[in-house]
Amino acid sequence: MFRLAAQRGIANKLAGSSRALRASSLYARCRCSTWKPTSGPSLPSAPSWGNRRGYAEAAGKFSRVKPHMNIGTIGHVDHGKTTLTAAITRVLSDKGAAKFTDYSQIDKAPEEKARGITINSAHVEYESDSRHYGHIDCPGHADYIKNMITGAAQMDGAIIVVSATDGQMPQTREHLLLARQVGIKKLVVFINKVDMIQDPEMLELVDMEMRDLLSTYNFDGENTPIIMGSALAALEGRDDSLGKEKILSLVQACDEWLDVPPRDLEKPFLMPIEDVFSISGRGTVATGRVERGIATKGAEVEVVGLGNTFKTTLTGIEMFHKELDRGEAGDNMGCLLRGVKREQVRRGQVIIAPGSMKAVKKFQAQIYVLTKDEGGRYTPFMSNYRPQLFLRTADITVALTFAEGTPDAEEKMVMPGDNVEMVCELVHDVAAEAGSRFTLREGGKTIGTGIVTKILEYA
Ligand SMILES: Nc1nc2c(ncn2[C@@H]2O[C@H](COP(=O)(O)OP(=O)(O)OP(=O)(O)O)[C@@H](O)[C@H]2O)c(=O)[nH]1
Ligand SMILES: [Mg+2]
Repeated sequence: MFRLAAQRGIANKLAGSSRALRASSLYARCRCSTWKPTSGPSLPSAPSWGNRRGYAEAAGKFSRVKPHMNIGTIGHVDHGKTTLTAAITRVLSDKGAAKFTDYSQIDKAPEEKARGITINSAHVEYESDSRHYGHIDCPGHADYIKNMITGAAQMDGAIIVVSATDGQMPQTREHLLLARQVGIKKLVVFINKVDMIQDPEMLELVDMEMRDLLSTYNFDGENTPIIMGSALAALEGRDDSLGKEKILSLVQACDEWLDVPPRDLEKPFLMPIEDVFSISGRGTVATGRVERGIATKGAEVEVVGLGNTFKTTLTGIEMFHKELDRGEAGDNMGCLLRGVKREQVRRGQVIIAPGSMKAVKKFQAQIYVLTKDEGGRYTPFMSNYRPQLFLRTADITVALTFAEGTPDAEEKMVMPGDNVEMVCELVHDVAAEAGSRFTLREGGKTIGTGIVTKILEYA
Protein backbone atom coordinates (compact mmCIF):
# COMPACT_ATOMS: atom_id res chain seq x y z
CA MET A 1 0.00 0.00 0.00
CA PHE A 2 1.02 3.59 -0.50
CA ARG A 3 -0.65 4.18 2.85
CA LEU A 4 -2.76 6.73 1.14
CA ALA A 5 -5.48 6.95 3.69
CA ALA A 6 -2.96 7.90 6.30
CA GLN A 7 -1.18 10.17 3.87
CA ARG A 8 -4.36 11.90 3.01
CA GLY A 9 -5.44 12.40 6.57
CA ILE A 10 -2.10 13.79 7.61
CA ALA A 11 -1.67 15.90 4.53
CA ASN A 12 -5.09 17.42 4.90
CA LYS A 13 -4.73 18.05 8.58
CA LEU A 14 -1.23 19.42 8.47
CA ALA A 15 -1.19 21.35 5.27
CA GLY A 16 -4.86 21.68 4.47
CA SER A 17 -3.62 22.57 1.05
CA SER A 18 -5.99 22.49 -1.86
CA ARG A 19 -3.40 20.53 -3.76
CA ALA A 20 -3.48 17.71 -1.25
CA LEU A 21 -7.24 17.70 -1.28
CA ARG A 22 -7.29 17.55 -5.02
CA ALA A 23 -4.77 14.76 -5.11
CA SER A 24 -6.73 12.76 -2.62
CA SER A 25 -9.98 13.12 -4.46
CA LEU A 26 -8.32 12.16 -7.71
CA TYR A 27 -6.74 9.20 -6.13
CA ALA A 28 -10.08 8.27 -4.71
CA ARG A 29 -11.36 8.08 -8.25
CA CYS A 30 -8.97 5.23 -8.81
CA ARG A 31 -10.67 3.28 -6.09
CA CYS A 32 -14.04 3.24 -7.73
CA SER A 33 -12.81 1.88 -10.99
CA THR A 34 -15.64 1.35 -13.42
CA TRP A 35 -14.92 -0.72 -16.45
CA LYS A 36 -15.93 0.96 -19.66
CA PRO A 37 -15.91 -0.90 -22.95
CA THR A 38 -14.26 1.81 -25.03
CA SER A 39 -10.82 1.56 -26.51
CA GLY A 40 -9.75 4.89 -25.08
CA PRO A 41 -10.90 7.33 -22.47
CA SER A 42 -11.42 10.14 -24.91
CA LEU A 43 -13.43 8.11 -27.38
CA PRO A 44 -17.18 8.07 -27.39
CA SER A 45 -18.42 4.99 -25.62
CA ALA A 46 -19.18 2.02 -27.81
CA PRO A 47 -22.71 0.76 -27.75
CA SER A 48 -23.07 -2.14 -25.38
CA TRP A 49 -23.81 -4.64 -28.12
CA GLY A 50 -20.43 -4.05 -29.63
CA ASN A 51 -18.01 -4.29 -26.79
CA ARG A 52 -15.69 -7.16 -26.80
CA ARG A 53 -16.52 -8.45 -23.39
CA GLY A 54 -20.17 -7.60 -23.16
CA TYR A 55 -21.64 -8.91 -26.36
CA ALA A 56 -22.57 -12.25 -24.97
CA GLU A 57 -25.11 -10.68 -22.63
CA ALA A 58 -26.64 -8.67 -25.43
CA ALA A 59 -26.74 -11.65 -27.70
CA GLY A 60 -28.58 -13.77 -25.22
CA LYS A 61 -28.75 -17.13 -26.81
CA PHE A 62 -25.60 -16.63 -28.88
CA SER A 63 -22.36 -18.30 -28.10
CA ARG A 64 -20.00 -16.80 -25.57
CA VAL A 65 -16.89 -18.37 -26.92
CA LYS A 66 -16.64 -17.12 -30.50
CA PRO A 67 -14.38 -14.14 -31.16
CA HIS A 68 -16.24 -10.90 -31.71
CA MET A 69 -15.71 -8.52 -34.60
CA ASN A 70 -17.36 -5.25 -35.62
CA ILE A 71 -18.10 -4.89 -39.30
CA GLY A 72 -20.50 -2.88 -41.40
CA THR A 73 -21.85 -2.14 -44.83
CA ILE A 74 -20.38 0.83 -46.70
CA GLY A 75 -20.88 2.08 -50.26
CA HIS A 76 -22.70 4.47 -52.54
CA VAL A 77 -26.24 5.67 -51.84
CA ASP A 78 -28.96 3.22 -52.91
CA HIS A 79 -26.58 0.40 -53.79
CA GLY A 80 -28.31 -1.87 -51.27
CA LYS A 81 -26.45 -1.60 -47.94
CA THR A 82 -29.57 -1.73 -45.80
CA THR A 83 -31.21 -4.43 -47.90
CA LEU A 84 -28.05 -6.51 -47.57
CA THR A 85 -27.94 -6.00 -43.80
CA ALA A 86 -31.54 -7.17 -43.48
CA ALA A 87 -30.85 -10.07 -45.86
CA ILE A 88 -27.92 -11.32 -43.78
CA THR A 89 -30.07 -11.40 -40.65
CA ARG A 90 -32.85 -13.13 -42.52
CA VAL A 91 -30.66 -15.88 -44.00
CA LEU A 92 -28.79 -16.47 -40.75
CA SER A 93 -31.95 -16.43 -38.67
CA ASP A 94 -32.98 -19.65 -40.44
CA LYS A 95 -29.97 -21.24 -38.74
CA GLY A 96 -30.77 -19.62 -35.41
CA ALA A 97 -27.63 -17.52 -35.75
CA ALA A 98 -29.34 -14.14 -35.94
CA LYS A 99 -32.55 -12.40 -35.11
CA PHE A 100 -34.24 -11.33 -38.35
CA THR A 101 -34.23 -7.54 -38.49
CA ASP A 102 -36.49 -6.07 -41.10
CA TYR A 103 -35.41 -3.41 -43.60
CA SER A 104 -37.66 -0.81 -42.02
CA GLN A 105 -36.28 -1.47 -38.53
CA ILE A 106 -32.71 -1.00 -39.76
CA ASP A 107 -33.45 2.04 -41.83
CA LYS A 108 -34.97 3.99 -38.97
CA ALA A 109 -31.60 3.94 -37.28
CA PRO A 110 -31.53 5.59 -33.88
CA GLU A 111 -29.78 8.91 -33.43
CA GLU A 112 -26.68 8.82 -31.32
CA LYS A 113 -24.59 11.63 -29.98
CA ALA A 114 -20.84 11.37 -29.94
CA ARG A 115 -18.90 14.49 -29.05
CA GLY A 116 -21.90 16.59 -29.89
CA ILE A 117 -22.10 15.06 -33.34
CA THR A 118 -25.32 13.39 -34.34
CA ILE A 119 -24.79 10.05 -35.99
CA ASN A 120 -27.50 7.75 -37.22
CA SER A 121 -26.43 4.16 -37.27
CA ALA A 122 -28.21 0.86 -36.91
CA HIS A 123 -26.60 -2.08 -35.17
CA VAL A 124 -27.51 -5.68 -35.79
CA GLU A 125 -25.71 -8.81 -34.74
CA TYR A 126 -25.34 -12.30 -36.06
CA GLU A 127 -23.14 -15.32 -35.87
CA SER A 128 -21.22 -17.35 -38.38
CA ASP A 129 -19.82 -20.79 -37.62
CA SER A 130 -16.67 -19.28 -36.19
CA ARG A 131 -17.48 -15.70 -35.14
CA HIS A 132 -19.89 -13.30 -33.57
CA TYR A 133 -20.41 -10.13 -35.61
CA GLY A 134 -21.68 -6.73 -34.65
CA HIS A 135 -22.80 -5.04 -37.86
CA ILE A 136 -23.28 -1.32 -38.51
CA ASP A 137 -25.41 0.23 -41.22
CA CYS A 138 -25.75 4.00 -41.59
CA PRO A 139 -28.63 5.65 -43.38
CA GLY A 140 -26.71 8.36 -45.16
CA HIS A 141 -23.34 9.34 -46.53
CA ALA A 142 -22.75 12.03 -43.89
CA ASP A 143 -23.38 9.50 -41.14
CA TYR A 144 -20.77 7.15 -42.58
CA ILE A 145 -18.21 9.94 -42.64
CA LYS A 146 -18.85 11.00 -39.07
CA ASN A 147 -19.01 7.44 -37.84
CA MET A 148 -15.76 6.44 -39.46
CA ILE A 149 -13.85 9.53 -38.34
CA THR A 150 -15.12 9.57 -34.75
CA GLY A 151 -15.15 5.78 -34.49
CA ALA A 152 -18.48 6.14 -32.67
CA ALA A 153 -19.42 2.74 -34.06
CA GLN A 154 -16.05 1.42 -35.01
CA MET A 155 -15.59 -1.10 -37.79
CA ASP A 156 -12.74 -3.60 -37.75
CA GLY A 157 -13.60 -4.64 -41.29
CA ALA A 158 -16.29 -3.79 -43.82
CA ILE A 159 -18.47 -5.06 -46.64
CA ILE A 160 -18.43 -2.63 -49.52
CA VAL A 161 -21.65 -2.86 -51.50
CA VAL A 162 -21.58 -1.97 -55.19
CA SER A 163 -24.61 -2.11 -57.43
CA ALA A 164 -23.94 -4.09 -60.60
CA THR A 165 -26.17 -1.67 -62.47
CA ASP A 166 -24.06 1.41 -61.67
CA GLY A 167 -20.64 0.02 -60.89
CA GLN A 168 -18.39 2.11 -58.64
CA MET A 169 -19.66 5.60 -57.89
CA PRO A 170 -18.24 8.65 -56.04
CA GLN A 171 -19.26 7.46 -52.57
CA THR A 172 -17.87 3.99 -53.29
CA ARG A 173 -14.52 5.69 -53.69
CA GLU A 174 -14.96 8.06 -50.78
CA HIS A 175 -15.87 5.26 -48.38
CA LEU A 176 -12.93 3.19 -49.58
CA LEU A 177 -10.58 6.09 -48.92
CA LEU A 178 -12.07 6.67 -45.47
CA ALA A 179 -11.87 2.98 -44.65
CA ARG A 180 -8.18 3.13 -45.49
CA GLN A 181 -7.69 6.31 -43.44
CA VAL A 182 -9.30 4.91 -40.32
CA GLY A 183 -7.16 1.79 -40.45
CA ILE A 184 -9.52 -0.83 -41.87
CA LYS A 185 -7.11 -3.24 -43.50
CA LYS A 186 -9.38 -5.65 -45.31
CA LEU A 187 -12.75 -5.47 -47.03
CA VAL A 188 -15.10 -7.89 -48.69
CA VAL A 189 -16.96 -6.73 -51.82
CA PHE A 190 -20.61 -7.51 -52.44
CA ILE A 191 -21.72 -6.76 -55.99
CA ASN A 192 -25.45 -6.33 -55.59
CA LYS A 193 -28.53 -6.23 -57.82
CA VAL A 194 -27.14 -8.97 -60.02
CA ASP A 195 -30.77 -9.97 -60.68
CA MET A 196 -31.02 -6.90 -62.91
CA ILE A 197 -28.07 -7.79 -65.12
CA GLN A 198 -28.42 -10.02 -68.15
CA ASP A 199 -24.98 -9.57 -69.65
CA PRO A 200 -22.25 -11.55 -67.81
CA GLU A 201 -19.55 -9.35 -69.36
CA MET A 202 -20.99 -6.44 -67.45
CA LEU A 203 -20.32 -8.30 -64.19
CA GLU A 204 -16.80 -9.10 -65.24
CA LEU A 205 -16.23 -5.43 -65.89
CA VAL A 206 -17.52 -4.38 -62.46
CA ASP A 207 -15.32 -7.06 -60.89
CA MET A 208 -12.21 -5.84 -62.71
CA GLU A 209 -12.89 -2.22 -61.94
CA MET A 210 -13.42 -2.96 -58.26
CA ARG A 211 -10.13 -4.85 -58.04
CA ASP A 212 -8.35 -1.89 -59.64
CA LEU A 213 -10.03 0.55 -57.30
CA LEU A 214 -9.16 -1.52 -54.23
CA SER A 215 -5.53 -1.56 -55.28
CA THR A 216 -5.60 2.21 -55.87
CA TYR A 217 -6.55 2.65 -52.21
CA ASN A 218 -3.89 0.19 -51.05
CA PHE A 219 -6.18 -2.74 -50.37
CA ASP A 220 -5.33 -6.16 -51.74
CA GLY A 221 -7.26 -5.88 -55.00
CA GLU A 222 -6.05 -9.19 -56.30
CA ASN A 223 -7.12 -11.40 -53.40
CA THR A 224 -10.09 -9.55 -51.93
CA PRO A 225 -13.16 -11.79 -52.14
CA ILE A 226 -15.87 -10.43 -54.43
CA ILE A 227 -19.32 -11.99 -54.06
CA MET A 228 -22.01 -11.33 -56.68
CA GLY A 229 -25.65 -11.68 -55.77
CA SER A 230 -28.91 -10.04 -54.93
CA ALA A 231 -29.62 -8.80 -51.45
CA LEU A 232 -33.27 -8.22 -52.35
CA ALA A 233 -33.70 -11.81 -53.57
CA ALA A 234 -32.23 -13.09 -50.30
CA LEU A 235 -34.45 -10.78 -48.28
CA GLU A 236 -37.55 -11.84 -50.18
CA GLY A 237 -36.57 -15.51 -50.04
CA ARG A 238 -36.51 -16.10 -53.79
CA ASP A 239 -33.85 -17.16 -56.34
CA ASP A 240 -31.65 -18.93 -53.80
CA SER A 241 -28.71 -19.19 -56.20
CA LEU A 242 -28.51 -15.36 -56.34
CA GLY A 243 -29.92 -14.75 -52.89
CA LYS A 244 -29.50 -17.02 -49.90
CA GLU A 245 -26.48 -18.91 -51.24
CA LYS A 246 -24.61 -15.67 -51.96
CA ILE A 247 -25.33 -14.36 -48.48
CA LEU A 248 -23.84 -17.54 -47.06
CA SER A 249 -20.78 -17.14 -49.32
CA LEU A 250 -20.47 -13.54 -48.18
CA VAL A 251 -20.47 -14.49 -44.50
CA GLN A 252 -17.96 -17.23 -45.21
CA ALA A 253 -15.74 -14.72 -47.05
CA CYS A 254 -15.90 -12.40 -44.03
CA ASP A 255 -14.89 -15.29 -41.76
CA GLU A 256 -11.98 -16.28 -43.93
CA TRP A 257 -10.68 -12.93 -45.18
CA LEU A 258 -11.30 -10.36 -42.43
CA ASP A 259 -8.98 -10.52 -39.44
CA VAL A 260 -10.23 -10.24 -35.88
CA PRO A 261 -8.32 -7.30 -34.37
CA PRO A 262 -6.08 -7.91 -31.38
CA ARG A 263 -7.93 -7.37 -28.13
CA ASP A 264 -6.99 -4.33 -26.07
CA LEU A 265 -5.32 -6.59 -23.54
CA GLU A 266 -2.99 -7.99 -26.18
CA LYS A 267 -1.74 -4.55 -27.25
CA PRO A 268 1.26 -2.79 -25.71
CA PHE A 269 0.54 -1.01 -22.44
CA LEU A 270 -0.72 2.58 -22.59
CA MET A 271 -2.07 4.79 -19.83
CA PRO A 272 -2.81 8.46 -20.52
CA ILE A 273 -1.83 10.50 -17.48
CA GLU A 274 -4.76 12.31 -15.90
CA ASP A 275 -3.09 13.66 -12.81
CA VAL A 276 0.18 13.56 -10.92
CA PHE A 277 1.06 14.02 -7.29
CA SER A 278 3.79 13.12 -4.89
CA ILE A 279 3.60 11.02 -1.80
CA SER A 280 6.32 11.92 0.63
CA GLY A 281 8.69 9.11 1.28
CA ARG A 282 7.46 7.15 -1.71
CA GLY A 283 7.78 9.31 -4.80
CA THR A 284 5.70 10.45 -7.72
CA VAL A 285 2.39 8.86 -8.62
CA ALA A 286 0.62 9.29 -11.96
CA THR A 287 -3.02 8.32 -12.27
CA GLY A 288 -5.17 7.46 -15.26
CA ARG A 289 -7.30 4.85 -16.96
CA VAL A 290 -5.41 2.14 -18.80
CA GLU A 291 -6.34 2.36 -22.47
CA ARG A 292 -4.74 -0.87 -23.55
CA GLY A 293 -2.38 -3.63 -22.51
CA ILE A 294 -1.23 -4.82 -19.12
CA ALA A 295 1.18 -3.24 -16.65
CA THR A 296 3.05 -5.28 -14.11
CA LYS A 297 4.83 -4.08 -11.04
CA GLY A 298 8.54 -3.74 -11.70
CA ALA A 299 8.08 -3.26 -15.46
CA GLU A 300 10.14 -0.82 -17.47
CA VAL A 301 7.94 1.92 -18.89
CA GLU A 302 8.36 5.08 -20.88
CA VAL A 303 6.75 8.43 -20.14
CA VAL A 304 6.15 10.19 -23.47
CA GLY A 305 5.17 13.65 -24.65
CA LEU A 306 5.11 17.37 -23.78
CA GLY A 307 8.83 17.77 -24.33
CA ASN A 308 9.83 15.27 -21.68
CA THR A 309 10.20 11.66 -22.79
CA PHE A 310 12.12 9.28 -20.53
CA LYS A 311 12.25 5.72 -19.24
CA THR A 312 11.52 4.64 -15.70
CA THR A 313 10.27 1.68 -13.67
CA LEU A 314 6.79 1.04 -12.32
CA THR A 315 7.62 0.41 -8.70
CA GLY A 316 4.01 0.25 -7.58
CA ILE A 317 0.49 -0.07 -8.92
CA GLU A 318 -2.49 0.94 -6.84
CA MET A 319 -6.14 0.34 -7.51
CA PHE A 320 -9.20 0.09 -5.30
CA HIS A 321 -6.97 1.56 -2.65
CA LYS A 322 -4.86 -1.57 -2.66
CA GLU A 323 -1.44 -2.24 -3.98
CA LEU A 324 -1.54 -4.77 -6.81
CA ASP A 325 0.92 -6.59 -9.03
CA ARG A 326 -0.80 -5.68 -12.28
CA GLY A 327 -3.31 -3.42 -13.93
CA GLU A 328 -4.97 -3.87 -17.31
CA ALA A 329 -7.01 -2.15 -20.01
CA GLY A 330 -10.07 -0.54 -18.47
CA ASP A 331 -8.60 -0.14 -14.97
CA ASN A 332 -8.23 3.20 -13.26
CA MET A 333 -4.96 3.07 -11.47
CA GLY A 334 -2.12 4.94 -9.89
CA CYS A 335 1.47 4.25 -10.91
CA LEU A 336 4.40 4.89 -8.62
CA LEU A 337 7.36 5.88 -10.79
CA ARG A 338 10.90 5.19 -9.64
CA GLY A 339 13.24 8.15 -9.23
CA VAL A 340 10.91 10.56 -10.99
CA LYS A 341 10.34 14.11 -9.80
CA ARG A 342 6.88 15.59 -9.64
CA GLU A 343 7.80 18.24 -12.25
CA GLN A 344 8.85 15.63 -14.82
CA VAL A 345 5.35 14.26 -15.24
CA ARG A 346 2.23 16.08 -16.44
CA ARG A 347 -1.32 15.46 -17.48
CA GLY A 348 -1.27 14.91 -21.25
CA GLN A 349 1.74 12.62 -21.26
CA VAL A 350 1.28 8.87 -21.56
CA ILE A 351 2.94 5.96 -19.79
CA ILE A 352 3.60 3.19 -22.30
CA ALA A 353 5.49 0.00 -22.90
CA PRO A 354 8.93 1.32 -23.99
CA GLY A 355 9.16 2.06 -27.70
CA SER A 356 5.51 1.31 -28.44
CA MET A 357 4.68 4.89 -29.41
CA LYS A 358 6.56 8.08 -30.11
CA ALA A 359 6.04 11.75 -29.44
CA VAL A 360 5.07 13.62 -32.59
CA LYS A 361 4.96 17.28 -33.61
CA LYS A 362 3.34 17.14 -37.00
CA PHE A 363 0.93 14.77 -38.67
CA GLN A 364 -1.64 14.45 -41.39
CA ALA A 365 -5.24 13.87 -40.32
CA GLN A 366 -8.70 13.31 -41.68
CA ILE A 367 -11.00 15.82 -40.01
CA TYR A 368 -14.76 16.22 -39.86
CA VAL A 369 -15.82 19.81 -39.13
CA LEU A 370 -19.03 20.10 -37.13
CA THR A 371 -21.96 22.06 -38.49
CA LYS A 372 -23.49 24.87 -36.47
CA ASP A 373 -26.45 22.62 -35.66
CA GLU A 374 -24.00 20.17 -34.14
CA GLY A 375 -22.62 22.93 -31.95
CA GLY A 376 -19.74 23.74 -34.29
CA ARG A 377 -18.64 26.89 -36.08
CA TYR A 378 -21.01 29.15 -37.95
CA THR A 379 -18.34 30.24 -40.38
CA PRO A 380 -15.67 28.56 -42.51
CA PHE A 381 -11.97 28.63 -41.62
CA MET A 382 -8.85 28.89 -43.72
CA SER A 383 -5.29 27.62 -43.70
CA ASN A 384 -3.39 28.35 -40.47
CA TYR A 385 -6.46 28.15 -38.28
CA ARG A 386 -5.37 27.48 -34.67
CA PRO A 387 -7.82 25.66 -32.42
CA GLN A 388 -6.96 23.49 -29.39
CA LEU A 389 -6.34 19.82 -30.10
CA PHE A 390 -7.49 17.32 -27.46
CA LEU A 391 -5.85 13.92 -27.73
CA ARG A 392 -6.44 11.57 -24.81
CA THR A 393 -5.68 13.81 -21.81
CA ALA A 394 -3.51 16.26 -23.73
CA ASP A 395 -4.69 19.70 -24.78
CA ILE A 396 -2.39 21.48 -27.23
CA THR A 397 -2.63 24.39 -29.64
CA VAL A 398 -2.42 23.22 -33.25
CA ALA A 399 -2.00 24.99 -36.57
CA LEU A 400 -4.06 23.47 -39.39
CA THR A 401 -2.82 23.80 -42.95
CA PHE A 402 -3.46 22.07 -46.23
CA ALA A 403 -1.09 19.41 -47.48
CA GLU A 404 1.82 20.63 -49.55
CA GLY A 405 0.88 20.98 -53.18
CA THR A 406 -2.80 21.69 -52.49
CA PRO A 407 -3.90 24.12 -55.21
CA ASP A 408 -4.98 27.58 -53.99
CA ALA A 409 -4.23 26.60 -50.40
CA GLU A 410 -4.12 30.25 -49.32
CA GLU A 411 -7.67 30.98 -50.44
CA LYS A 412 -9.16 27.59 -49.69
CA MET A 413 -11.98 27.51 -47.12
CA VAL A 414 -13.17 24.69 -44.93
CA MET A 415 -16.91 24.83 -44.33
CA PRO A 416 -18.79 23.48 -41.32
CA GLY A 417 -19.92 19.97 -42.30
CA ASP A 418 -16.81 19.32 -44.45
CA ASN A 419 -14.64 16.24 -44.30
CA VAL A 420 -11.06 17.31 -45.06
CA GLU A 421 -7.54 16.04 -44.93
CA MET A 422 -5.23 18.55 -43.21
CA VAL A 423 -1.74 18.88 -41.77
CA CYS A 424 -1.65 19.44 -38.00
CA GLU A 425 1.40 21.14 -36.49
CA LEU A 426 1.47 21.09 -32.71
CA VAL A 427 2.97 23.65 -30.35
CA HIS A 428 4.12 20.81 -28.04
CA ASP A 429 4.80 17.20 -28.95
CA VAL A 430 2.39 14.48 -27.92
CA ALA A 431 2.35 10.68 -28.09
CA ALA A 432 0.37 9.70 -31.18
CA GLU A 433 0.25 7.18 -34.00
CA ALA A 434 -1.76 6.59 -37.14
CA GLY A 435 -5.25 5.82 -35.89
CA SER A 436 -5.12 8.11 -32.83
CA ARG A 437 -8.35 10.09 -32.57
CA PHE A 438 -8.70 13.66 -31.38
CA THR A 439 -11.12 16.55 -31.15
CA LEU A 440 -10.64 20.20 -32.04
CA ARG A 441 -12.09 22.84 -29.78
CA GLU A 442 -12.28 26.57 -29.80
CA GLY A 443 -13.74 28.88 -27.18
CA GLY A 444 -15.05 25.95 -25.15
CA LYS A 445 -16.92 24.22 -27.94
CA THR A 446 -16.07 21.25 -30.12
CA ILE A 447 -15.65 22.35 -33.71
CA GLY A 448 -14.20 19.21 -35.24
CA THR A 449 -13.06 15.67 -34.77
CA GLY A 450 -10.28 13.82 -36.51
CA ILE A 451 -8.06 10.81 -36.85
CA VAL A 452 -4.30 10.77 -37.40
CA THR A 453 -3.56 9.20 -40.77
CA LYS A 454 0.18 9.73 -41.16
CA ILE A 455 2.98 10.98 -38.93
CA LEU A 456 5.01 13.72 -40.65
CA GLU A 457 7.46 14.75 -37.91
CA TYR A 458 8.57 13.16 -34.67
CA ALA A 459 9.67 15.23 -31.68
N1 LIG B 1 -33.40 -5.36 -58.06
C1 LIG B 1 -32.78 -5.24 -56.91
N2 LIG B 1 -33.00 -4.18 -56.15
C2 LIG B 1 -32.35 -4.10 -54.98
C3 LIG B 1 -31.44 -5.09 -54.55
N3 LIG B 1 -30.94 -4.73 -53.34
C4 LIG B 1 -31.51 -3.56 -53.02
N4 LIG B 1 -32.36 -3.16 -54.00
C5 LIG B 1 -33.18 -1.95 -54.03
O1 LIG B 1 -32.35 -0.82 -54.10
C6 LIG B 1 -32.91 0.26 -53.38
C7 LIG B 1 -31.90 0.79 -52.38
O2 LIG B 1 -31.63 -0.20 -51.42
P1 LIG B 1 -31.11 0.15 -49.95
O3 LIG B 1 -30.83 -1.13 -49.29
O4 LIG B 1 -32.05 1.10 -49.31
O5 LIG B 1 -29.78 0.91 -50.32
P2 LIG B 1 -28.77 1.66 -49.33
O6 LIG B 1 -27.43 1.45 -49.91
O7 LIG B 1 -29.02 1.22 -47.95
O8 LIG B 1 -29.24 3.15 -49.54
P3 LIG B 1 -28.87 4.43 -48.61
O9 LIG B 1 -28.94 3.97 -47.19
O10 LIG B 1 -29.95 5.41 -48.95
O11 LIG B 1 -27.52 4.88 -49.04
C8 LIG B 1 -34.17 -0.27 -52.71
O12 LIG B 1 -35.27 0.09 -53.50
C9 LIG B 1 -33.97 -1.77 -52.75
O13 LIG B 1 -35.18 -2.49 -52.79
C10 LIG B 1 -31.24 -6.22 -55.39
O14 LIG B 1 -30.48 -7.15 -55.10
N5 LIG B 1 -31.91 -6.23 -56.56
MG1 LIG C 1 -29.48 2.36 -46.26
